[in-house]
Amino acid sequence: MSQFDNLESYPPFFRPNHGFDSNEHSCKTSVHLDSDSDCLPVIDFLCMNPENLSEACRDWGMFRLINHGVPLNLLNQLHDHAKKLFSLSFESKQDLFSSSSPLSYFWGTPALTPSGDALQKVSSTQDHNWLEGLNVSLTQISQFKYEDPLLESFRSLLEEYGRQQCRVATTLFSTMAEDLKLCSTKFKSYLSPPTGTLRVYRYFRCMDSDRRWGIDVHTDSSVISILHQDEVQGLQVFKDDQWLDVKSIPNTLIVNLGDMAQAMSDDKYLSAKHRVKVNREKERISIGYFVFPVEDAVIECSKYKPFTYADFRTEVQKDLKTVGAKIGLQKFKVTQE
Ligand SMILES: O=C(O)CCC(=O)C(=O)O
Ligand SMILES: [Fe+2]
Repeated sequence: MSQFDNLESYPPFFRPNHGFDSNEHSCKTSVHLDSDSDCLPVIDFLCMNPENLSEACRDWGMFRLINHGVPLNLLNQLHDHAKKLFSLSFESKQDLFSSSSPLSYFWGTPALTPSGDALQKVSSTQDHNWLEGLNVSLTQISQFKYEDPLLESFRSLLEEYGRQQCRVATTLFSTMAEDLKLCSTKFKSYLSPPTGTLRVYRYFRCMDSDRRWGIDVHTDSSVISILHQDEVQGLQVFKDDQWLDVKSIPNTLIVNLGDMAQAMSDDKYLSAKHRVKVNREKERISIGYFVFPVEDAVIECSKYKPFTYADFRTEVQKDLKTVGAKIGLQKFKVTQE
């Protein structure tokens, strides 16, 4: 077990001798995996072609962004800091990132309450996702200072990264809004920069890669999510009845549209179904940025009953607690009673 040299940094549940790392394999439901090609559409942020962007949003709901202007140095530093912080002992992470701090620590599920605590107190091992993470409210971290130098430099890197991602998301959304012919009131309320949130994830190594997920299949609730992944591959997108690996290509970002974008486009755009595989040998770090509509802005379109993002979030949280899964947009369709 020499490859597990940092075991004390794992929550006890994920340590190999816990009993859930068996090498027995059970077959996952049949999946067609195309592992060496990545035909994700590529959008050049510097010379954006609105038709290409529109097509990517309609056909995929996910694309790769190049020439995004986020400094490479910032990305590298963020990943280095994240690695250092995640390698602290599990107990220190719990102490350092309490739910009263603007960086809150969670593990085992990416589903959180609005205040950043893990939502499901999952009892079955089947439900655990093989990850831990830090949830970052960008408005809160900009009003905070840490005394610890490592934490303070991480905080200021996150703040800068949040600014960069806000720039990228706002520019992309203005091109999308033109494509969708959204009026200026809708444009302003449908994407709200102060709702911007970051998630820094570490996916654990897992010997039982046939049965466990980094994050199991889902769509994001956001308008736009922007992801930066390290060199370890794991993300997959569902397209034309197939799961496709999303390649790790240095200095590119992965943009995916969430449920709010699908609703405000009246189903013209797709909220991409995606998931994250676990890796047997390597840990994986990714950083996601998520931006939402103004909480109480009414989203109006022909395919869904008028609803606000706050209504949507309440339903999602309720379903996760009661049914154990997100039902999402389906609940707001006009055809449903
Ligand atoms: O880490 C990743 O690659 C994806 C994360 C994700 O899908 C999410 O946070 O919703
Ligand atoms: Fe996601």
